Amino acid sequence: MRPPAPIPVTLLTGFLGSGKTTLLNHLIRDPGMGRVAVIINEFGDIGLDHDLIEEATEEMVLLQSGCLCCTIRGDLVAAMLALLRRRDAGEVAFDRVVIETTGMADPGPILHTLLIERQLAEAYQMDGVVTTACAATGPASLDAQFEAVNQVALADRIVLTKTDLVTAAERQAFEDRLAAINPGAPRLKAAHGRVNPGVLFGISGLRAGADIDQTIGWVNAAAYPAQPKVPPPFTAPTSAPTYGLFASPTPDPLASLSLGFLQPKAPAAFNPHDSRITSVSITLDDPIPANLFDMWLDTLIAIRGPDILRMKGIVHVEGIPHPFAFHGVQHIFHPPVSLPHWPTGDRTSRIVVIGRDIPRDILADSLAVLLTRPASLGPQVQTITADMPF
Ligand SMILES: Nc1nc2c(ncn2[C@@H]2O[C@H](COP(=O)(O)OP(=O)(O)OP(=O)(O)O)[C@@H](O)[C@H]2O)c(=O)[nH]1
Repeated sequence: MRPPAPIPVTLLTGFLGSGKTTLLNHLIRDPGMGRVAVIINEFGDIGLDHDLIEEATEEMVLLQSGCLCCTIRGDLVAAMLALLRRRDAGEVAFDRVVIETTGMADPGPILHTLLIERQLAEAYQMDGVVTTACAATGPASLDAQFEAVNQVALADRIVLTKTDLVTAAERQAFEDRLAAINPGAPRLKAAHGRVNPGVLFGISGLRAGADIDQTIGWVNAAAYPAQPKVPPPFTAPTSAPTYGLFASPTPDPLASLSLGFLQPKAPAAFNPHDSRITSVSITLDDPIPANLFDMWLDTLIAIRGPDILRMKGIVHVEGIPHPFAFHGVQHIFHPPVSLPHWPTGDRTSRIVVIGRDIPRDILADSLAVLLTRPASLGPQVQTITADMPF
């Protein structure tokens, strides 16, 4: 019988030849890793990774003939459901799943699939994105391929590989560049794949049993450039746009949060460069009015949805005793997870947003809206209109 806790899923990504398979080989031999099912995606004829996985895991599934992030997302769903059925039938046993992407994959659409496929979302939970970054070829990959930049930007952990092939100065320059793209992801060095699994797994702030330090570390808001101290002027109400907000009270206090239901606009034009990635954070000492939070999020997603690579947060909402944790990719969000055991003295909200092609000051201004307390946003307001600074 399937245990009630969702099965953690790790997305292992990283550019071509950056050391994903080498890392995975090391990890699956480590007793600390537990029982793991591995799903490997590689392009049909040239794929060799599955032959390079040295030791049989409980289960290994090979997905060929396309890329998980574009053509065979349905295959991923089918493979993960098949794993569940076989586990329920007692044919295989595993406690976690690792999906190794192709080197050219954009992790965003794969995260989408895990979030929006209802059957997957019930049984599995994203634990984190682990990205290998090769110190030798990584700088050129970042220059040439925006997928490589995306892989770094979406990472929860960055594993720096092949540092033995570069000088200390080159390594430092590369690390500085990685930190500029993704300041919130801790970086670890792996010599030929050797790294402690404990630092790569069990890292989601949404997982059952995460303590306060782990959840705060997962958001890691302190690592990001902060929003301006003085919030921008708030202009409201005006005629458009209009967003429906804050339905009538329900037994679940989080159920009234829309977490961004509006449709995004078309994606921005392709233009490879890592300076296209911006990230900002905000910490708020006071709880946020629910309708202000909804308005901010709905507006940000409606206007910039396709360019929001990732968002994470711990949010205290007025009138709700406990905070909730959430994360999203573009306009798709994991259901908010209430944190009932949060210390009562800590009412600080922490939110980070990683965007693409959004100027940093605009992203920061959008977050600073959360510092405002406009009189028009009374607790009984059902629908509001506003101009937002982004
Ligand atoms: N010198 C050195 N070589 C390494 C290190 N880690 C991995 N390699 C080598 O780099 C090469 C590519 O490693 P893989 O693990 O196959 O890389 P990958 O990301 O799975 O490759 P693709 O699946 O083709 O994208 C292999 O020959 C590895 O032995 C390291 O720390 N130092």
